[in-house]
Amino acid sequence: MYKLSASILNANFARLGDEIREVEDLIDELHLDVMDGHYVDNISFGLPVIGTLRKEFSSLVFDTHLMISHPERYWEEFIEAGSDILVFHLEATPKAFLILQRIKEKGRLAGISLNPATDVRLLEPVKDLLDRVLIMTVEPGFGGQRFLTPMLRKIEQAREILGDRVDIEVDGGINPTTIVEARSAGATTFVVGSSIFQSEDKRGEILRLREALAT
Ligand SMILES: O=C(CO)[C@@H](O)[C@H](O)COP(=O)(O)O
Ligand SMILES: [Fe+2]
Repeated sequence: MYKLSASILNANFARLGDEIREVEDLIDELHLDVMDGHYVDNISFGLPVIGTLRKEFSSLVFDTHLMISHPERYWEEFIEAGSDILVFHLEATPKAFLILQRIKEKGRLAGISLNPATDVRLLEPVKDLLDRVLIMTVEPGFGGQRFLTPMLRKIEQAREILGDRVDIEVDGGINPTTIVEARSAGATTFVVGSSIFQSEDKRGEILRLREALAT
């Protein structure tokens, strides 16, 4: 029932395929952080990288996290590149309702992400269209930041508003300690970046995360 979504943002891009292959059988999803240098102060990677990875890893679930302005212009290309789940930021568009509808018409899972300062009650009007909500537990833009503990209350509020149907994903600063806190607050999908890809023992770290979830 709990899912681990491994973020490649802090992986070694010079050997990205090998890094993913090393953990492929132990993860539930691959988390792809797309940053445009406008919505967030960082530029990561985009369509060609996701399209190329899709050809190489045909059976992995691709969880694409769009940290870009104007997701209403680009969402379809990210579906065509191979995203199974497409999450965009509510703060980045006035057309969230429409984008969610369109993603779902394409038969993919749709989600909205919220920055730490964004009120979770803003989800109310679109809640019936949501498969997933991504609660940022750091400011979006960079991997390797510390988990913001006040977000635990926000996860609880999201669960109160959304009920049990919607998957609540947490993203930022997740490690074997914070994963337990986020789970207790109601999260069901856990993005883990540096804790896995900066580790000397990636597979061991995933097992530690799973053990923590089982406690
Ligand atoms: O979306 C983001 C950052 O904006 C994340 O997906 C991070 O890449 C997660 O990395 P760690 O905090 O686990 O290092
Ligand atoms: Fe992310």
